[in-house]
Amino acid sequence: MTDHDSDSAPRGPIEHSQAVTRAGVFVPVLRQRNSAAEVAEGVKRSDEDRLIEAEGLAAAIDLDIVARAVITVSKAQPATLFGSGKVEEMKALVEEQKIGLVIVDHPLTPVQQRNLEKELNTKVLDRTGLILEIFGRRARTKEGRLQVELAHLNYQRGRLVRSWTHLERQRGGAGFLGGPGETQIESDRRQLQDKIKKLEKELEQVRRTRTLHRAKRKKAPHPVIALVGYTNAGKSTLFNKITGADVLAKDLLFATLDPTLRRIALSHGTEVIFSDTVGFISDLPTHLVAAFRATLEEVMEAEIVLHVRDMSDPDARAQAADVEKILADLEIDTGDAEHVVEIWNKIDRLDETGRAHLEASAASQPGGRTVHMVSALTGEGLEPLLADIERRIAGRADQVELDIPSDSMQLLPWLYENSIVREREDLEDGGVHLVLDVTQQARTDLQRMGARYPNVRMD
Ligand SMILES: Nc1nc2c(ncn2[C@@H]2O[C@H](COP(=O)(O)OP(=O)(O)OP(=O)(O)O)[C@@H](O)[C@H]2O)c(=O)[nH]1
Repeated sequence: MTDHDSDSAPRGPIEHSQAVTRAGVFVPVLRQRNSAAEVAEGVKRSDEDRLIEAEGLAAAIDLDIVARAVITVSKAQPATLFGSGKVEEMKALVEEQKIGLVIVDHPLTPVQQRNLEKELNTKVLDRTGLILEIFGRRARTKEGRLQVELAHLNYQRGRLVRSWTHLERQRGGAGFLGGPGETQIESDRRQLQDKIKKLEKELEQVRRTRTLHRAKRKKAPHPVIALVGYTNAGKSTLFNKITGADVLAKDLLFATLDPTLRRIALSHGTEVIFSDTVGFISDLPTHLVAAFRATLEEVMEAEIVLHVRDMSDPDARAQAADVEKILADLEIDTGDAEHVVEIWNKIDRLDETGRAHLEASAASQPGGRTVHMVSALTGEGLEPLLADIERRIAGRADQVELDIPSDSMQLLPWLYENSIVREREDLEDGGVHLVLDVTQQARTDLQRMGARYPNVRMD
């Protein structure tokens, strides 16, 4: 499948033409939001970091960025966000550079967006609009596409309701579609509403199927290891390296939108399922988080969560804070050192001083948090990581020993399906001796089945 699945992608605010759009990226800085102290502590991004990230986002949909600027906003204007002087400057730049799309890395109200479009005489997208646009191009599975389309419609609905009220008044409330007295906006809103309902139904169906698959998988004893992290942290690269899969790993933001699952056997035979998920990003609009909640269920139910971080990014700390916030929304306790493991990735990019610095801080993590320093690219550090995962999982399973006489061999397929067979000894009398790792559930099931297999002995 190609990366640009524009036929099936939901229709976004930008026309999907072959020509690359010339774009300007503007980062408004509302002075009261970013105190110098917060930036210095690495909790808030610096203005330049925000600009670099916004450009990265814009590049994710192949825009040709011909202008970039951080714009100080001392007082947010309800009509245009920026003050009139700034808007004039932007307008000059748009004309001079023949800019076809202006990206404002900040939420814009529908009114602000429309006014800016009028003043600048070009298309304007805010951060949410841009992220939706990227998501629309990246979603590959049916569920992913439906989720994005739904988020898009909800976004449009918000704009429609508020921004069209004045049009409604201009038209004197006369309706040309629908029943008597119905206004254009009501009919548009209703159409959107119908579409949303239809999509929700479709999505529900797709999810039911997936839940069934998951329920089936849950019966199997394979624990799920979920990779999470800020967009571009290297999750897919790590996933590919570990599982030998060929998931799209590119310097593209949100290259992975749909969860990808793959089963592998660790070195002592423990089978686990690795799950690669959508990358997180700061200021992810809430309805997008909600849209992806179902996808993130894999993460919520995972045995171990690997938080992958790009430690070569100067913004690594603020990114980690963003990811932890989203994990907290998903009710994942990042303070639980047994459950969440930090993967400090891209160490191949660091010089000796950088590495030494990281090693020191890895050793002094609060709450006994485990850190693995790795390079998903070169494979460095992966062996200890996998050994750690295996140790954690083995530590959680119960081990049982079974003596199965030859008259009870019908039990064997069930055991292979529902437990991890650690050792098997074929006995001379035709029976077998097994050492198994079982989950609590499998142990209970086994005890219940005991009546049918009275000759099986369990220790
Ligand atoms: N030098 C170096 N580059 C890496 C490493 N891991 C990943 N990369 C690069 O970082 C970029 C992003 O990697 P991905 O694996 O696509 O990142 P991701 O976290 O899956 O990204 P999203 O899909 O946006 O969430 C790619 O260009 C990778 O080649 C690493 O250990 N070292």
